[in-house]
Amino acid sequence: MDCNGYHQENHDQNVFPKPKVLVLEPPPVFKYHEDKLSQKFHFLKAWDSPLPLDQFLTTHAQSVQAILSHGTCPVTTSTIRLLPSLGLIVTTSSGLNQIDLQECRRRGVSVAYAGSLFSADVADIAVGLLIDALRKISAGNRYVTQGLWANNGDFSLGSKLGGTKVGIVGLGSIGLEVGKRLEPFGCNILYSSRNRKSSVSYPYYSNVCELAANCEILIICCELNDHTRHLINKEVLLALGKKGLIINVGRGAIIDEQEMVRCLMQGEIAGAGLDVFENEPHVPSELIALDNVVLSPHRAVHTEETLMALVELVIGNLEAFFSNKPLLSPVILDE
Ligand SMILES: O=CC(=O)O
Repeated sequence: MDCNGYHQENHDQNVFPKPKVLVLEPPPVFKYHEDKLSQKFHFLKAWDSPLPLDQFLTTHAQSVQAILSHGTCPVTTSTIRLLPSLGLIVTTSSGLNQIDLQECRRRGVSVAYAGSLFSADVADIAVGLLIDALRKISAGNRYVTQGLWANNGDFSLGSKLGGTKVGIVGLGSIGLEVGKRLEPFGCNILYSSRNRKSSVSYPYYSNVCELAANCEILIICCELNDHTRHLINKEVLLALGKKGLIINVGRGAIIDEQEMVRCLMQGEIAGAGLDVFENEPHVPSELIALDNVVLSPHRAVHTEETLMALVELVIGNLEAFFSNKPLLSPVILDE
């Protein structure tokens, strides 16, 4: 072991030392595939070191060329600035809000991400949360398992999915997959997005509030950025209305969570299905107590199958970087 608690590689391995990759926090993919990744790369695990982060980064500053990151692991300006040799950040997420992309652009650091790898899985969960909230599947499960059915036999009615107007906020690859799944249920799809999409005939709303006023269900599929933070505010929620349902598989902070909790508690909207939250893994206790809310622990993106594909993508991107080849899934860092 060296002074940071790492196993020294033996002499033979040092002939062709594995490329070093910094990991700030353990990514979910480590839990299942760390062995596979470790066969190829030597991971410098910041969270495992007794050193404070800055000191750890300074210690490895010259040797770190790549970072492996994930959806809830911030890669900040100060981290990037402490690593003069950094050339690549690979994140296992599709979302990029946790990485200081401006600093990457300024410094010429490339970024690789999961792209649309998870879109189908996320869309499945969006539809699952929607049907659950609408038809009260989890609430019904609690009703049965808590013995209430046997005691009084009355359980409130859910609402029909077919014929509803569903507003998709963000018609990127996830939003499109959600639309594809809901059309055969007989839903009428409407959407808002940065731009109108020529590939679909769904009615387009440039204003989210107008979209909310014209639908019964709002599904949040967009990315989190400066324009979408708290995009779903009190005005939008009130426009959605008392029969309205909100589903979020984007990022927690796209919705003003406090306002949503207030609207749910006061019956200003009918219910919610949420995979993401503003301060994960902390979920407001009011949401936990509500029977008309379905909760999921930010797992829409991960299935066993996509994690397998993800690990290959991570390896492919790191190998491409270390052998000066084009990245498999680069993020285009606009000027
Ligand atoms: O939420 C997870 C992701 O952005 O991939």
